[in-house]
Parts: sequence; structure tokens; C-alpha cells
Amino acid sequence: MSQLTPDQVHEEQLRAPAGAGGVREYLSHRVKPHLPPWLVGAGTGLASLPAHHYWGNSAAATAGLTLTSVALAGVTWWMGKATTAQRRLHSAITVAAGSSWFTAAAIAGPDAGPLGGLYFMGAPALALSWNIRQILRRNPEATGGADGGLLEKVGLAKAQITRSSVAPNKATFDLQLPRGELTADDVSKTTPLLASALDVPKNAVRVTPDPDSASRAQLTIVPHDLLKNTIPYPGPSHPGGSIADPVHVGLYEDGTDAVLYFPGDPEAGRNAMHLLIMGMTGSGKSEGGLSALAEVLSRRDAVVWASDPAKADQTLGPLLPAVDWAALDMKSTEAMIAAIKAAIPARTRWLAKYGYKQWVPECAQTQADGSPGMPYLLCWFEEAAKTIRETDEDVFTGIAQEARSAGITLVVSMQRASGNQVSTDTRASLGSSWVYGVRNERDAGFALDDEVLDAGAAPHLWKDKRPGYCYLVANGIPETFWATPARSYLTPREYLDWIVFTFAETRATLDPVTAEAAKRAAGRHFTQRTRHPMPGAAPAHDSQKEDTVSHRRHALHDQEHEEQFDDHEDDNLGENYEDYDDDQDVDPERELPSATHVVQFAERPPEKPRHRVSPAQARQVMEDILDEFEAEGRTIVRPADFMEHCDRHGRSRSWVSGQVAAFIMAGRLEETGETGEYRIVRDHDDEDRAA
Ligand SMILES: Nc1ncnc2c1ncn2[C@@H]1O[C@H](COP(=O)(O)OP(=O)(O)OP(=O)(O)O)[C@@H](O)[C@H]1O
Repeated sequence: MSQLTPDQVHEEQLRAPAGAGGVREYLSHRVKPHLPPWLVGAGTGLASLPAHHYWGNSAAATAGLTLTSVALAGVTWWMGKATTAQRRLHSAITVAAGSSWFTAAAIAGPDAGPLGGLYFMGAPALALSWNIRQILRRNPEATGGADGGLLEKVGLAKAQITRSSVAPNKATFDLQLPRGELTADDVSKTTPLLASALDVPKNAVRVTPDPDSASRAQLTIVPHDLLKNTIPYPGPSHPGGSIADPVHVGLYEDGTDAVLYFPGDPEAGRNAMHLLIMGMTGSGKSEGGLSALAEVLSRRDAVVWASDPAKADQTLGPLLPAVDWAALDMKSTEAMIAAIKAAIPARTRWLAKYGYKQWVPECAQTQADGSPGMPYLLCWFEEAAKTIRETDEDVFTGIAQEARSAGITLVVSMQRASGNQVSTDTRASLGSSWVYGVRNERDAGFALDDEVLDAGAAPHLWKDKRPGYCYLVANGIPETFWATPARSYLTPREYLDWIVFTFAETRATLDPVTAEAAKRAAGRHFTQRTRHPMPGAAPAHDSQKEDTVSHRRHALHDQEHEEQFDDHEDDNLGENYEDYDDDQDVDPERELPSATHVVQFAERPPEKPRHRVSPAQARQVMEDILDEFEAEGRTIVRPADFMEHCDRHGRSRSWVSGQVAAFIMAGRLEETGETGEYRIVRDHDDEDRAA
């Protein structure tokens, strides 16, 4: 049989007695629950008679009774801390009035002066006030306590709500749990039941334990999903700022910015971050990663090295021109890892030489002795499971442990961080997680600690059906946000091109210390790394040529390396890469031997005359074209529409994309619900809005 709460006992008492009874019996049954305050009042009056008899003339008893009366009122007030303010005041007034009257009656006699009158008016008034309180509290419909039975329904009958706040889509309750009986963990276990009782999704109910007390917790209920609509990237949060400024990656359900902090901050006592990004295929982690990288690439003091051995340039494609080193196959990824390992001691030595305990934005500035600064290094590993599988399961562990102090952050992205994909040591050394939808509860456990799951985080409920939904359990993020869903921005390709293009001059270049270490460890993989052309930096045919040449060079180079690697399978990476010392390479600057004969496979088509214009003229052309579209009465345009015109002026597709993004930023174009389609904002649209 379940335990009855005091209110349920009270209800039982009020119900008609079992079996029939007379009017007297019925009345006495109804009156019984209201008798205690009257009995206490009568008892106090009666007790004052012997008290006066014994203590009437004793000075010591007078002092003792006065002190006791004050102490009793004080203790009542103190003990009422956990209850509501109203009940606390009512109890304290009752005890103070009763004990003061008793003290006075014991000293002077109950009939002295106004004491008799005070008793016959005061005692019934106080007893009645308690009866009224009891009657008003009673709610025969409810089965439980003051919270309307909800807490009781889920087994938290003894929990008290000490504070509540209700916003349009969020209700927050501070719970005081019975001490020694329940903890915040017990509340966490009830979240599925609470969600069911409230008819909301499971992860709409969350519990945040109070770090100062195991008997307090905060319950948050967010009934409606406000993240339903895609959130477009609003543009760089700190254009030209430092990587130490927060990197904005999305929004929490209450509209708060979801941010990441990469470098440590000695003033905030925060360490540099290493991040594990996890989410099943289609959960939106690559798009989230691109938005984060776009932010980083709009800062002045960070350099990005990125690897994607599985999808090559498919994911990172638009950002590659802004990435200092992109390792798009396994060999160059291994070389990059070797380079990071070599860069750690070199960078740490440099930081120590200039008196820095850890990387701070000042490190990126020219130092007092004139030597160039050292930008922050962000090493981003897409599809890291493949890298781990094909190199060493602890490949990131050692780097992660030491990289923080060298101003390096590792970001490792994978679909599932299970035990056979990533070792516990690596998992622990990464520290922070950015978790998207996962396949099941077990996978959620690989990415999030039990306390975050207990607090209500449930990424397995999203799977790949809610792309972009995520939790951030990362350095510098308050604990209260760990189990709060966020949605990462979706950044259109045009924006990525725009970032790459616009911040090209602002972005840091790699410092000589890191470059030298990378050159020593990775040889030509580093020195001849592919440079992807800037949007608009070269006409389409040139950039294609450059890409092809670099890729071809890359492929050739991989082939050479593969042979070398086969020879040195057991050697360590660093030594392997030293085999590629520049001395052994063919001098890339050397003149090529002149051609001895030319093979012609087909008749070359006649070249179309190409009319080249300057970037400023090309921009003007773009504006004129947009004006023309507008004059034609068009409302929707696509980058391809501009392309037809821009081909004539020797501008590449990515340059056009960058210009389209610039129009969006300037409010001249506006995104539509359709990818790659933009609405022309007319001048009178602005006026309408202003009106
Ligand atoms: N923040 C977002 N808001 C809205 N839609 C999104 C968001 N992020 C991703 N999507 C949609 O989900 C699709 C899949 O996203 P994404 O490619 O980032 O998944 P993924 O987790 O990286 O998958 P995979 O591991 O297969 O690469 C995208 O093509 C996009 O349409």
C-alpha cells in the first residue's frame, strides 16, 4: 500500500465515517481535524495557572521564561526557512503571541490587567486563523500537496517548491527536497514521468542540481520546441576580433547565444579547449562545424589546419581557401599529426621564451624584440574515426594532453565515440563535447556524462530527424546549459565564400616557429601543401588549373610517400617525415627543361576573347545586373543568374557567391525558404519596414 501524505490523511478523516452514524457522530468527525489549535490554546491557558503559582514571585523564573519565549519565536522563524514565507510568518506570530502571553500570565497571573481579555480574544483568533488556513489549503480534487499533486504523482510528494518563475515558454521551479530522504538524482529519475504527466516530450523536462546542496534542484519545463525553424548564420559575431572572443555557433531554445571558447583564459580560470563533435550521419554536425570554422576564419589571430581523409573536400570545400593546411587524404593527415606533435614543444618553448604561461591574444602580436607573433592553431579533424582506425587508437591522446599549453586546440569529429572507435584516454583528454542527434541511448552515453543525461539531455530522441539540434558540454559553458538543447546555425555557401574572401587580409598567417617544426616533421606534405584559390582571386579557368595541378602533385606525392611508408612501416612518424628532407627533393624553383616535341591530340578550339575588368568594376557590374533584374520586375534571383553575365568579365563562381553574400549582408538581398534563392529587397520594402 502506498504511503499516504498528510493531506490525503486529512481527506480520509473528513470523509464520512465507515458505517452509518448519528448527527453527533458526523459533526464530531468533521470537527476533529480542526481541534488541535483550540486544544493548544486551551492548554496554554490552563498551564498558566500552575505556572503562576510556582513562578509568580521568582525573579530567576521571570528571566528564564522571557528568554525561553524569545528563543522559541526565533527557533520557529529559523526552522520555517524551508517552508513558504506565509506559513513561516504565521507560525512565528502564533508562537511569539502565545509564549509572550504565557510568560506574562505566569509572572503576573492570567487575570492580571488585560491578560484575561487578551487570552479570550487572542487564543480563539489564532486557533481560527489556523483552521481557516487548513480549510483554504484543502482541495478535495487534488490527491497531493501544494503543487497540485504533480510532484506527488511522480513520487516527490515531500518536495517543496520554494521559488517559481514562468516565462512564455519556460517554467522554472526551485525544489527543496526533504533532507536525508531525497537528492537531485531522485528528481532526475522522475523526469520521464513528469514529462508524461505534463504531456510534453521527454527532453522538455530538465533538472539542474544545485552545486551547493544535494537537497536542492531546479526543474525546468520548456513545453514548445522553439528551435523548429532553421536558424541562418547571422554573420560573424566578432569580425576581425580575436579567437579568444566567443565563437557563436547557434542559439539555445531560450534565445541565448550558443558559444564555444577555444583558447584558455587565465582570468576566468579556463583551460584551452579540445572538442569532440559527435552525431550520427545526417545529424548536422558538419554544417555546425562549418559555421564554427566560418567564425574562426573571420578572426585575426587564428590559423586552421583541417583534415578530412574520408570525404576529401566535400565537407570543408568552401572554406579550404582560408585554411592554412588541408589534409584531404590519410597520408597527409598522418603528416599533419606528426607536424602537430613537433609543433607542440616548439610553440611551448617560444611561449616560455616570451614569458607567456599559456596562449593569450598578445602572443599573436609582434613581440618586443621585433619577432613575429604566434597565432592560435586550431586543428580540425573531420571523420576522425577513420584517422584513429588507420593510424593508432591513441593518436590524439598524447597530442591532446600537451597541446593546450602550446596554444593549440584539437577538434575531433566522428559519428560515434564508442570504446572501439576512441579510447577512454582520448575521450577523457578531449574534455569538451558538442553532441548532435545520435542513434540510441547507448551512443548518447559515449558522448555525454551520466550527470548531463540525468539532467534531461537526450540526443537519441533527435536521431537524424532534427538536424542541427545539439548539446554543448564545453569549457566555459555554464552547467545550467549542458542539458539545454541548442540549434546550430545553417550557413549558406555564399556566406562561407564571403567570409573566406572578406577576411583574407585580416586572417593570420602561420608563424615561422610552427612552420619550421611542421616542415621538419612533415616534409613536402607541409611545404607543398595545396593552396586553394581565393574566391575571385583568379578567373575560373586559372583556379581550376591550379587545383588540378595541386591535386595531381598531391596524388603523385602520395604515391611516393606510400612507397616510403611501406619501407618504414615500423618507424615512428616523425622520422618517416624527416626522410623527406627538402635537400632530397627536386628543386621546385629550378627551370624546367625545354620541350623537345609537342603532341597534339585534337584541333584546339579558337579561344574566345576575354574581357577582363578590375574587382571594383566587376562589383559595379554585379550591382548593375541586380538593378536590371529589379527593373525587369524579378523578385527572386539565384547566383547562377549572375554567372551568365559574369562569365564575360572573367569572374569565378565563388567570387560571384561572395558578392551575393555581400548583397545579403548589405540587406539588398534576403534569404528565402529555398536554398540558393534570394529575394530582391526593394527600396520601398525598407521604407515599409521603417513605417
Ligand atoms: N543547423 C541546421 N539547421 C537545419 N538543417 C540542417 C542543419 N544542419 C544540417 N542540416 C541539414 O541536415 C543535412 C545533413 O547535415 P550534415 O551533412 O551536417 O550532417 P552530418 O552529421 O555531418 O552527416 P555526415 O556524418 O553524413 O556527414 C544538411 O544537408 C542540411 O540539409
